Amino acid sequence: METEGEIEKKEAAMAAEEEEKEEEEEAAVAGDVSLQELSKKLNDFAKERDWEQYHSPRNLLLAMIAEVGELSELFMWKGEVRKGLADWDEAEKEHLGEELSDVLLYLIRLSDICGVDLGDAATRKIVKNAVKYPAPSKGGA
Ligand SMILES: Nc1ccn([C@H]2C[C@H](O)[C@@H](COP(=O)(O)OP(=O)(O)OP(=O)(O)O)O2)c(=O)n1
Repeated sequence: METEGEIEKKEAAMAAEEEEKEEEEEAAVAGDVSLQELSKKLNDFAKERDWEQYHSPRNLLLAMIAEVGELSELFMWKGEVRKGLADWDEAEKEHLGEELSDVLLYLIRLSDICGVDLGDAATRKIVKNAVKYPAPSKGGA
């Protein structure tokens, strides 16, 4: 017969397994997640760990630059890399996805902490770019 402690342990393990499964399912359908959703997840992540104290604009900027360095390492000394990364193995591609994500996540967090709505700012910037560089079909060079 199981003791109360053993039952509690089993229940905790089952709950952790369930939570992990939910997270995996969430990740599987998260391909078109919004910047705002990611921003909220990052906020929750920092709050749960009491890391908000470290997430100052300067720290986040430096962390993002460090991740850009890690991203650059993947391309370093490789010569030209072909579009679609046909020569890379799956592990390298997965690593690339992780480093790109780290850069994106710190960028989103930095924007949030600075009070910038990144989705809105980026959309406006695309419009501004189009005015500055009109397409030939629209009278540009
Ligand atoms: N103070 C911190 C530390 C980490 N992260 C989050 C954001 C990044 O997505 C990721 C970065 O984690 P690491 O610093 O462990 O960096 P890597 O995942 O790149 O690990 P490593 O540098 O060992 O390759 O974790 C965060 O939000 N705030």
